Amino acid sequence: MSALTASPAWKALAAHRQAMEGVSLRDLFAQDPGRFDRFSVRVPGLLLDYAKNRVTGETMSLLLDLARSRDLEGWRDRLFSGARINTTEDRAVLHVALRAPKGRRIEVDGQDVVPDVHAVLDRMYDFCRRVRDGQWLGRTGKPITDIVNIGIGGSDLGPVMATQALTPWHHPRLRAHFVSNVDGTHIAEALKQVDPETTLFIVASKTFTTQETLTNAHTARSWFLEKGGSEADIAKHFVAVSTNEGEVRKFGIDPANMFGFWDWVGGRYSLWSAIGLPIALMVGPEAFAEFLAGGHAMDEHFRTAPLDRNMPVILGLLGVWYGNFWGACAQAVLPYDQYLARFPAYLQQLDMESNGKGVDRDGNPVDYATGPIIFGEPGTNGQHAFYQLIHQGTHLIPCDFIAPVKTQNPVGRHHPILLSNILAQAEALMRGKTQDEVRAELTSEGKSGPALEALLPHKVFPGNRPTNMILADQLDPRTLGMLIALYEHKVFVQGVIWNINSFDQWGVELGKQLAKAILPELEGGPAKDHDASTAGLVAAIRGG
Ligand SMILES: O=P(O)(O)OC[C@H]1O[C@H](O)[C@H](O)[C@@H](O)[C@@H]1O
Repeated sequence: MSALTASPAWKALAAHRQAMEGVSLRDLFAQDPGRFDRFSVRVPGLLLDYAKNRVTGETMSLLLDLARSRDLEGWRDRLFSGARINTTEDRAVLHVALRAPKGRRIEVDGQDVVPDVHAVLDRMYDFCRRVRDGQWLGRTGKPITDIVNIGIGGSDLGPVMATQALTPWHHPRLRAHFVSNVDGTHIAEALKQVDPETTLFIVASKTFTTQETLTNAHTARSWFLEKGGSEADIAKHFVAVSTNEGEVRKFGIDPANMFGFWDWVGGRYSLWSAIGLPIALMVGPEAFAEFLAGGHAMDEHFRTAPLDRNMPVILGLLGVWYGNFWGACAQAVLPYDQYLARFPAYLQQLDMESNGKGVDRDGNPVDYATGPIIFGEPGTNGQHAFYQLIHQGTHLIPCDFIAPVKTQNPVGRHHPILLSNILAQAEALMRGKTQDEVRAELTSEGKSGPALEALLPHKVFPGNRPTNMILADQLDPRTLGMLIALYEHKVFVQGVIWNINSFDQWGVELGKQLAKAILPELEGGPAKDHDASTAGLVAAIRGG
């Protein structure tokens, strides 16, 4: 037994879970009209309602006991103080420093990093202004019209998601494109849409060694040269975002056109750094600064709010409750805002790459579930696709619903219709529909006898399905920053409870290693020793 599952706090929760068997949310609401007030938290700009969870006051206090027994507050202090909590890579974890205001001191090895952060931001903002104002000119003297970000993983998903989320703030002359997949189709289709004389490529890679990104970047470079650009013109059309100046130079980008960041920024936590350059170019320095300020506001909330009023702590603990005590292995994230269409995909990396771990910080196998499978689609599309399983299937899938109270596009009745759907889904999942209710409904529709009885079980909704509701006043740079930081800290809280390193990602390495060995075989090299399946597939691709 691990220290976690043997702990009194864990055992108390396990016993409480048994006592909660059969307790229905309907009853909890009926018994307590103050449930919303008790189980909701506001920070300016965001409201979290977690009243539709299988929790009582006792549940929350036992979960908070668990958090305290894992020294959550101590770990939170270590995070913010620049301690090297990413032990397997011997790194600090300081994405919070990327959104710290000027004058705040955050140290790594005794050195304040906040001035460095702001020095890069100032350079980025200066560059953005020149591109946006039309002063930065392409090789033939025309202003930039298209930005192509070439990156993958953390160097793609965050920028894609946030750029899309902030569409109403986009500069009218600029269009953003994102190329991530090594599938040549991705870059080929992007290049079809842009003019080499007015396109700016951002090669974004923390390591600057990522195969996909370098392959795409070389293809973009060759295309640029084929279309009449010279080596000397590259400086006008290619910039790099990286921590690796040597590799940037080798690629042929002048370090003067490079925006740096630091090894204490994890890839999936990097959209606040220079990796956010495409966002800043599209929305402008002022809006990007607001986005950072939103992230910082959530940091301050996480750092200072009491645990029982602390949004990331509450979300994290609820996830532990369902994952470890109710057997839920998935978590749906359902943004009811088309601008947040890529939020679930972004969260997949943030959460699954951070907490998809099977050994604890000391390398011992864990005897409890860790991070869930994250999935989701923007509402209402998901309703017409996979919600069936959430309502009536055999798996317990806690859902996070996210929506803005005020829309950026008040077109006709669209927004009230959208919001009526999000509220209805959460209500339906909580209430369900009993046999008696279905029977009454079918009877009122004129059905009776065996026909009614045959249909009845199919129309019953068990209900009692847990949901969180996160309402933003509106989706703007600030609330977007808050929302992202909320989930970052939620993931951190869970990592602390599970005693895992949420900041490494060794699980992505093996596939990369084997692909390197297989590539020469697909390009005509000698066949190597594989299992029969892989060897058969290699032969099939080679036409053997
Ligand atoms: O930014 P890069 O160094 O190119 O890394 C891009 C991505 O690839 C890696 O395999 C990691 O799994 C990700 O965490 C990272 O974001």
